[in-house]
Amino acid sequence: MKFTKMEGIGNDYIYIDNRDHFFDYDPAFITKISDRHMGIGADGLIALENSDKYDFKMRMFNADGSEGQMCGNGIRCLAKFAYDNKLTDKTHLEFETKAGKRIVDLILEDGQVTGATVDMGVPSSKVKDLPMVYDAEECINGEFVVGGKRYRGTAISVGNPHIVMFTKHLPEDIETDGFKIEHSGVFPEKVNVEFVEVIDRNHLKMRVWERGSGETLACGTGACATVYAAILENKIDTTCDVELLGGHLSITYRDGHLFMTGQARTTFIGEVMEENYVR
Ligand SMILES: N[C@H](CCC[C@H](N)C(=O)O)C(=O)O
Repeated sequence: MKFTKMEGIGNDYIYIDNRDHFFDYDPAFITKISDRHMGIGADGLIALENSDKYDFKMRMFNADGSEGQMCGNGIRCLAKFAYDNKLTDKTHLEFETKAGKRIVDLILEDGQVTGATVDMGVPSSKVKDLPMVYDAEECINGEFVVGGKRYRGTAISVGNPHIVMFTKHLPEDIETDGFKIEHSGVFPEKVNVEFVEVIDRNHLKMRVWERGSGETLACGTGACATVYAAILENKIDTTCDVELLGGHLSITYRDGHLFMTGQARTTFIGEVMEENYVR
């Protein structure tokens, strides 16, 4: 199986052209090739498919083989993948995703795609959209309990579920709380967990514990959910620089939509050897 390895500010995935549906998205196989020692090593796998409604369809899978509805860093790279492989000559691309339609505008410098701006759609603060088990319609700076410990956060959906927790300073360890919250019954479809420090009204700093992948260097949907949560809590203005471990994203909230701009890069091209197909 031929693949292209790409990263968006350090959030790295295995990319394949699966328009002919040769790959069956077996979760165990995705986990195996995502392993950073026994496989290629990645935060998961992202596939390009045909769409009868838009230019292309995106399917995204976390490192544990679970399918996510949307991937912000991933869709920038997938649009670059399609353009670089001459599957399109358009720089304005519409994708079908499990979160709905997403629009990508490629950024070219000296003829090379270096990044993209994505319309990440309309965010929701309704807990039913995550889903989250909570005794009110919204959880905005709300309290919830996991494993006997009280947490305070804001639940946002950008097509996939996020719980955004603002802290005075970013914690050293996000794995303990991140893992517990991800797998708690409070979020029946699990959840992505964001730990956020407000630097000023145009600058956030954050770390992310991703559903199905653990801590990643960056999370595009997580950064977008965080910006919307910060706006709802009047912590920032409507344009913000989000600093993640792997780099920066520029996010703007306009006309009810979130727009995200960030880098996209191809690191290498390779082939998975046949003997690895053994289940
Ligand atoms: N772990 C996420 C999917 C990947 C999102 C992230 N990598 C991004 O850039 O948006 C989920 O299961 O909802």
